[in-house]
Amino acid sequence: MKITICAVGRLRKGPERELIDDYLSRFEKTGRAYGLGPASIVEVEDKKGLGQGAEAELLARAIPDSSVIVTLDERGSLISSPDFARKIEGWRDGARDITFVIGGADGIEPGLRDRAEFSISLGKMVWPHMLARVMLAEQIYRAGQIIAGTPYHRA
Ligand SMILES: C[S@@+](CC[C@H](N)C(=O)[O-])C[C@H]1O[C@@H](n2cnc3c(N)ncnc32)[C@H](O)[C@@H]1O
Repeated sequence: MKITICAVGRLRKGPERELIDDYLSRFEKTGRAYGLGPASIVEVEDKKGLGQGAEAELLARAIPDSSVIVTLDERGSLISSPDFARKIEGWRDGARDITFVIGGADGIEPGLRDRAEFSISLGKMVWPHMLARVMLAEQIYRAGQIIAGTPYHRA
């Protein structure tokens, strides 16, 4: 079951990228035996600075066909890590790939938001999109650990 994070903006080498790469590669290692992964990031860049609509077109093109679209949005659902793990398990059991979408400075265009099957909030505060990527990568890793039954997640 493929997991893709489609995100606006290029993340240069640095601590955020290292964390994301580390969480996603650890997720793939644990997840393989449970039908989870591979996990990758697709970055899109609105080079002409045309804004939310142009970003939405680039994101829509990068979203793999027939995958479940899950937006990251401060207005989304607040769910616990175990519930997030159960959702991932459910999509895996339904043979669905998952695409997480992270917007740019102006957020995700409403038309693309409407296409999402689910939307996750990382809290009511707004985070920089680079940090939202790190937090999502950690939660994907944590979900893998919960599904594998390791002691990483402690409620
Ligand atoms: C700087 S934020 C954009 C905020 C924008 N004002 C909006 O209306 O969405 C960039 C991206 O980071 C992600 N993000 C930031 N804070 C978030 C939160 N609390 N929950 C979920 N995603 C968040 C979202 O994908 C958002 O599109």
